[in-house]
Amino acid sequence: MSNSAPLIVRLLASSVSVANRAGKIVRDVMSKGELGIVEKGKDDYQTEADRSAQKCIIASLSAQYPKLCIIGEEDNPDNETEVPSDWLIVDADKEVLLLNCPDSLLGVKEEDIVVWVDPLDGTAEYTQGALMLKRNPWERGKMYLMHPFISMKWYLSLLQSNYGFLEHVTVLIGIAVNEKPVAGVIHQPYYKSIVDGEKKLGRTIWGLQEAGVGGFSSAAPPDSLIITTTRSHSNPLVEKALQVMEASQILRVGGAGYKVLQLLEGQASVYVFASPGCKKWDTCGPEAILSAAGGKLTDIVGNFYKYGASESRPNKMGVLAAVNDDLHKYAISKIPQELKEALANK
Ligand SMILES: Nc1ncnc2c1ncn2[C@@H]1O[C@H](COP(=O)(O)O)[C@@H](OP(=O)(O)O)[C@H]1O
Ligand SMILES: [Mg+2]
Repeated sequence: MSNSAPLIVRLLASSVSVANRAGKIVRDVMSKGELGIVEKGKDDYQTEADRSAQKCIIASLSAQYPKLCIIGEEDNPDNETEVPSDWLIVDADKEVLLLNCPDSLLGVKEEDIVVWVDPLDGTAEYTQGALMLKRNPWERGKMYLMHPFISMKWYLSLLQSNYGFLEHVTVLIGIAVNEKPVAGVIHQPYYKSIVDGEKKLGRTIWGLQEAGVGGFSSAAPPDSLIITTTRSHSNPLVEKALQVMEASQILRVGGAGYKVLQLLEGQASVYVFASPGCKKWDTCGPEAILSAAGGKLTDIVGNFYKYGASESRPNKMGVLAAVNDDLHKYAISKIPQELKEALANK
């Protein structure tokens, strides 16, 4: 790796390579078919893929940058067993290494950085996607009966989609300096494309403040207001916030990373989630990329979240993100006072 690049640029380039490897782990666990689902709390699950991908990311980054503070979603990803050597990634993305580091980040030291890791964003969609990969209807039925949290309504909607919701799954790495997200990675393990005539699975999107974004084709926002929101964690507050936006369309998809991707690619213009379930690892990486692309991510009142190591993990006041300042202002202006108070009192 080029050691001459500034620390933030090197760390982002390493994060891109590590996220690619973590994405392969996520696919491999799915192919083996043993997801090892553990219930962490209400509507909150963890799989073998979450645990292994986090081990790969933390072990790889901390081996190269030992003074970093790295905070991952999974508290206890089994520190007893050794990390397989092919999970220890030392490569760095060559295109990212060439980025111009903004002056304000040139002097940053490892001790100044907090890295927030969500090894598998969209766990609900991942576990439901597993059902769809079972081609044999008998196997699929058996898996449905054994699944801990899938309702008949969801199962039927899954049968109607041809690939489940695996495209919603992402690996997220966010890099914060002075409590602010400055760089990030969203890796999408199940994104399908054709490269040089060959089918390719997976892509990695990145962004660095004042330097740029890459890994996707950006597109202008839709002409009418299209909102993206949760498909698996809705509640009356979330629905109230959606109702007041007067949107032409509401997309219900999984994962904070995927929703921000929809903003970046012009499929939606605003992401609204008026509920406390999202955490700092869900938003740090996506926020960094979105703001590097000219967008904005805050709570539903319009305040930025802080990403220092001692900050509480939950994004208590929800998430409101938009592709530009005007749409962000519009969405904030629509949130009624009672809703803000209801969330503050939760
Ligand atoms: N009520 C809730 N309980 C637990 N996690 C929640 C939640 N609401 C949102 N989240 C988390 O926020 C992320 C985005 O949620 P959603 O897909 O509903 O928009 C998901 O991350 P994970 O999939 O990494 O756990 C999800 O678990
Ligand atoms: Mg998440």
